[in-house]
Amino acid sequence: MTSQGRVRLGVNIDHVATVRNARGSAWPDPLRAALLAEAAGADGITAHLREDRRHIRDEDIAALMAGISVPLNFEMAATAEMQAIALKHRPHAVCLVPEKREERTTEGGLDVASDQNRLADYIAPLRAAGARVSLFIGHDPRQIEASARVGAAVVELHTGTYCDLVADGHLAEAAAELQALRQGATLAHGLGLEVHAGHGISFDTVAELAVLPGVMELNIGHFLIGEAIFRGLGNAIEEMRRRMDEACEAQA
Ligand SMILES: CC(=O)[C@@H](O)[C@H](O)COP(=O)(O)O
Ligand SMILES: NCC(=O)COP(=O)(O)O
Repeated sequence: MTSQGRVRLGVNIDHVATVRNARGSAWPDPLRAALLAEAAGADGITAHLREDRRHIRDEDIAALMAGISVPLNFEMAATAEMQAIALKHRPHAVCLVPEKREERTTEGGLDVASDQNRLADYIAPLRAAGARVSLFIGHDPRQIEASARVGAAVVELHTGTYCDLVADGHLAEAAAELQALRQGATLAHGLGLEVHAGHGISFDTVAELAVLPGVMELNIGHFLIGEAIFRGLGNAIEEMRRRMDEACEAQA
């Protein structure tokens, strides 16, 4: 929990851009969604500028930087092109994410342990520019320890496997995965890293993830944008916020 006594909710608006791009039109507008998310209580906006620009585009990042009042968490691959874009816009936070062109969505965490020297060099100018650098990783202790060594301030634990197991009804495996996430969060927190979590989170999984040890922020996108079709984006965000607060209060 944060010093304000609640876990922050970052709303990822990537898939508003997915719908826009499907028709090659100007709408729905990701900035409008971000402003609506802000009005509904989002503590931050997350946007992932993929190398293939399949959803968010360069001009969306510029529009978000100019238009929103809450912090922008800029997700990107650890490439030279993306570093230059981040240094140009200077978002509040940069989250480094592994990317494969052929994947449907982010399949796993960053392999920090195998790339420590390069990542330490890569992160340094981003930190110097004032960005809170986060690494999107799995719960493997080797990756968490390496994240602390390379100078990240934050790790965002990939919750996709847990969320898929819950959605598919594999509850015993889901419980084991949740336990591994808890252990990873405890280790990261103990190493002085700020703990975030994200990917695939829905109304069914948010309560357990909002009370991971030391967790300060959840980033949630795809489910909220889908749910917005049925109940509106503001209402979907408010309901997610309510479930997070309820879980945190029940644990206190
Ligand atoms: C890193 C992460 O979890 C999000 O950025 C997510 O990946 C966005 O959606 P896509 O994976 O569908 O691009
Ligand atoms: N970093 C995770 C994120 O921003 C949202 O992921 P998803 O909810 O769209 O799967």
